Amino acid sequence: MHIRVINPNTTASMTAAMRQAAQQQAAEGTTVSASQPDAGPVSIESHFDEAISAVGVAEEVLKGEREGGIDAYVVACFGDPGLLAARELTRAPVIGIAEAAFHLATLISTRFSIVTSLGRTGIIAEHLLQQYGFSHHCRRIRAAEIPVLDLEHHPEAAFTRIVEECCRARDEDGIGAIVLGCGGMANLTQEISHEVGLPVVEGVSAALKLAESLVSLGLYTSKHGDLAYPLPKAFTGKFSGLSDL
Ligand SMILES: NC(=O)NC1=NC(=O)NC1=O
Repeated sequence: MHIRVINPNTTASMTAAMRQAAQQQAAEGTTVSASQPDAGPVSIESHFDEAISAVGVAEEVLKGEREGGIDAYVVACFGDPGLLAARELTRAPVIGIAEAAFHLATLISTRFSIVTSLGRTGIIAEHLLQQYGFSHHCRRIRAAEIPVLDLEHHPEAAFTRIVEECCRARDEDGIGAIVLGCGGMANLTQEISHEVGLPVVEGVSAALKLAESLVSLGLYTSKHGDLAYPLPKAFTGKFSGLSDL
């Protein structure tokens, strides 16, 4: 099967790291490809960044559908930007990394904490916990207080900050597992879990395995109801190419 990982930010090196992390977890016979929007934020750290990146996610799914042969998509940003819009555009399963991580964390612990990048993105995770029904499972949303691109530009310092915050969560929050709250942390999972001594759930890998499971079960995004294909209509201006999809 073929799974496309979409990095909603436009940092190609982060996309490559996500693809590598996902391919390492993929089952034999699963090909993982990755893409990012041509236009949008280089990192997603605010509501505004999320809003802009959601358009890019939709465009990447449309590209994938035109390309053909993609069995599932992963939206690899912890805010799950544009997830429902993306699901309208395809019958293929579309899995957000936050939603995937929350599901898996509740299967291995009764309580988990999230360690994300910047504290100001915490409300985005909080809204997703409410939306997906996991609020009572999550003890606390913590932040390493690192800009997302520091994961690329200052990886050692970022790793240290993330491990320190994970250790505080382990010692203070009464949890059994930790969810890493950034797609840019995809290649750090094993090291962090080893340092912290708790199971660490990382969203890109979680979403990849859930996507494989859905495809293997023959499950697809329902086209009955609100996730049916969008109604054909005219789009104007720079979105005119989306008219009558
Ligand atoms: N909370 C986050 O760090 N979200 C993210 N921003 C990105 O650019 N990728 C993420 O996963």
